[in-house]
Amino acid sequence: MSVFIIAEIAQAHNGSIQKVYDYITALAGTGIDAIKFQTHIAEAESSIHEPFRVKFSDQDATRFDYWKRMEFSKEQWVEIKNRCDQAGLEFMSSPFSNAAVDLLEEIGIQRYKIGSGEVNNFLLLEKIAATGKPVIVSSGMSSFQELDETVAFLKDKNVDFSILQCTTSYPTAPDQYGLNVIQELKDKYQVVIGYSDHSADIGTCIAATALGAEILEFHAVFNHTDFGPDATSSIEIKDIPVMTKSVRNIALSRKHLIDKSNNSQFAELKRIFEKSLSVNKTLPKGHILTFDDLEAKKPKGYGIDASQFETVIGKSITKALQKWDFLTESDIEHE
Ligand SMILES: C=C(OP(=O)(O)O)C(=O)O
Repeated sequence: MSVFIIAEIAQAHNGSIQKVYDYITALAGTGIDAIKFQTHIAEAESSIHEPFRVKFSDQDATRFDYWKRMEFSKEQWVEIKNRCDQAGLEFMSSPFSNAAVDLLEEIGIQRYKIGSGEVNNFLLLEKIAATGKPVIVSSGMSSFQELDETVAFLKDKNVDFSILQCTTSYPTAPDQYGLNVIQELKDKYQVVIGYSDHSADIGTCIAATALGAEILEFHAVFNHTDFGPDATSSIEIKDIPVMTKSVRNIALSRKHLIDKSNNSQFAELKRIFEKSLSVNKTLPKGHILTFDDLEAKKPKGYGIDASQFETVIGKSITKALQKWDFLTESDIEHE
């Protein structure tokens, strides 16, 4: 099992193209596979009636104004993608309109991410399906019933898709992570399942990997105090290398399953780590052994196995023993 790791920038750039470039530079070499953006085209996806999710600044009178400020031109998107390519990271972006799909097609996107809010936007799904590219669908506000419909739609269009367990809550509290859903989604849909994180805790993605997630997406930010709606739900860039290293190790460990039903595999180690019975005091010939006379010493094989201590209790010894002598079968009187 390998894990595809996506760092989500979303709106952490706050509309600054220079900030986007800074993020790409900072994320190169952190162990991730892809940088994800969101492609917003205010007129195509929103209206002045859209409510704010969080009104985090007075800079924008409406959420529409905010989306407008988050837009980049086609030339800027081309440059963003070029810089991702140069950094060795896949450029990804979630479209929030069919117009955004057209834009992303023009700049040569490899695959699509469907944000949780677009799961039942079949107009968008139809548009993306027509590109023939793979799709990652998030499920932050979808019940199984809703996902069933999306899955049926994508299957019908022969789309190569995977699903991310996600909770649309910023930041997500531990009792809402829904890590249990990873296996439930695997069992139900039999496709690649991942985890889209808003917990601001590197442990969550590591745990998701241990539970079988094969795609991870988390929000990346320079600092939790940075501007933006997702800053407090994000992972700080300085912490990402530790997380990606753990994720890779856990993913590797999942490929190499240990078979506890095979006992012989431990024989060599047991020779080193296990113990033989000895006596903990000098004892005269004929002494009747009690529990308090016994000790277990390394290595195994020099006396009666320590695991067999009960067989010698109540038995007399055939010769005098010195303190810390191993206790062997010939030292025990057998009637
Ligand atoms: C909102 C998005 O994703 P998620 O629902 O996984 O947070 C996104 O990809 O833009």
